[in-house]
Amino acid sequence: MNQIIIATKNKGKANEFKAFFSKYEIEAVSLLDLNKELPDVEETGSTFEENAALKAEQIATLLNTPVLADDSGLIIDALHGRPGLFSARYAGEPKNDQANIDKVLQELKDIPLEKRSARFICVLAIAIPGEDTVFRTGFCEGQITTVPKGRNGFGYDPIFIPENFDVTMAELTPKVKNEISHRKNAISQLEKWIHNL
Ligand SMILES: O=c1nc[nH]c2c1ncn2[C@H]1C[C@H](O)[C@@H](COP(=O)(O)OP(=O)(O)OP(=O)(O)O)O1
Ligand SMILES: [Mg+2]
Repeated sequence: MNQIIIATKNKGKANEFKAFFSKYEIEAVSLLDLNKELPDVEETGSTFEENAALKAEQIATLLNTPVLADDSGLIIDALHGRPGLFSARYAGEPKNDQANIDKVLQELKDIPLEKRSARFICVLAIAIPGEDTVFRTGFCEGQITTVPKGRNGFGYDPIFIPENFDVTMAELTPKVKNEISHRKNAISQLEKWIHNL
């Protein structure tokens, strides 16, 4: 079976990539699966593209093989786009999903439901040694709830209601999330590239 390395240490993301790529009979191998000590890539970029490229290119160089990376986040209109690029560590170090959710809900406490519009963004970077890095972007529109609900998914899923649904992303099955998510919308643009793997 063909393989693709995914430069992530996030288990939730890794599982979603495994599901997407299994449809193409490709095994998505995350950094959590490799029995290799790899350095943590510092996400020092000022855009999602820069951070996705840092992750993909550094790991591709170290392993000398094609690598896909995902830099993603939650953009909330009432917070002028925050947490945005800083989604993973919004409530500080070490990164903690529950603390991030609590901080967002606290900041939105006086904002009515109709003004809680938000979107997830996913920027994928594919680094192939000796070639230019390729980028694809996907979005998922929605709204931030007042009370966290659901146990599926990861990150901000318990407080994000996707457009055209009345439950949170964490209440959806992984199958349904993977049909509508920002990550799916980015990956769908890569089909041609995936077929050449
Ligand atoms: O589908 C999602 N459902 C809920 N939350 C999500 C999602 N997608 C991104 N997010 C949020 C949470 C994560 O903390 C941050 C990404 O930060 P980001 O640096 O790209 O990922 P990360 O540090 O968790 O793993 P890694 O860099 O090893 O891939 O945005
Ligand atoms: Mg990260």
